[in-house]
Amino acid sequence: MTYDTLYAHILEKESYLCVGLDTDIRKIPSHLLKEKDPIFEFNRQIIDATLPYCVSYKPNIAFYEALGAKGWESLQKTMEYIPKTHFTIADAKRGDIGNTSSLYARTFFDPSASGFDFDSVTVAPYMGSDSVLPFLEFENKWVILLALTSNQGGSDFQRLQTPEGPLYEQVLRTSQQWAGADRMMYVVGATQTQDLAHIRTLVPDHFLLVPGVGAQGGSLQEVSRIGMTSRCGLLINASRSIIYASNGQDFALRAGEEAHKLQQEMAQYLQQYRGV
Ligand SMILES: O=C(O)c1cc(=O)[nH]c(=O)n1[C@@H]1O[C@H](COP(=O)(O)O)[C@@H](O)[C@H]1O
Repeated sequence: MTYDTLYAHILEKESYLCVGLDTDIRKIPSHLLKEKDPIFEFNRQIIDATLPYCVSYKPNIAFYEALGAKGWESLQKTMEYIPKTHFTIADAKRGDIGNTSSLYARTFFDPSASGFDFDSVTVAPYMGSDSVLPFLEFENKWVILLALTSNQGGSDFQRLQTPEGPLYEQVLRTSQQWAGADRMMYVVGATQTQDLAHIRTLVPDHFLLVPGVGAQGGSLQEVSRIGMTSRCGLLINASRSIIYASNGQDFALRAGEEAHKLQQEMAQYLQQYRGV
């Protein structure tokens, strides 16, 4: 999916919501456990309920890998179920020597090899250019590079001072030599709003994937006020606060309601902050 298409979907839906499919077999409603594929059944109903309110889905690969071959199968079926109108993110946080990264890239981007055809994958920048470039060899596919993550431990390395500023700033500067705003996004946690204005000066046009709203306590309004560009430039992820809004028979209905609430707020912020 191109930048323009993603932006068009954001305007059409009045939403920049990404629903995180962090589907944990230990947390889904017990009545689903009798299904042949409980994980897929859960995702299918969550997707049906949230589709009108979001522009993106982000399955976190850990939740599927942890179940072995069956988990990969549930992920495959989920990906086939998500309509092409929605931007898909393989949250895998990959990155290795070039030779190995090219196989990770095939895993998520080459349907003839793996069956998967994600729009993007999250990548850790730590191993540098040759660990990231193989993901960019696939046309129209995106790298979402970890910059300043939402967790406390993110400060252990990302905020370490270098002569040119904190390490995460170096990630933002150097990686712009690898790809532009049409192929690269950055992860900035919703818990990091104190640095968001500064981050915007370094990457004024890029989309930011912002997780940490909801269960981690980040503020949707603050992120939107500080981080929104004239073409939105934000994908805001919420996982647990949507998909586990209820663990009863009404789980999908409640997930839809949570997503709708966020979408309504987003519609207002798109009016209020875009182009400010
Ligand atoms: O790359 C991510 O998506 C990510 C980066 C980050 O800094 N913080 C973060 O929480 N995430 C992911 O975003 C999701 C957040 O989930 P909730 O806290 O349940 O909304 C999880 O899948 C995390 O793995």
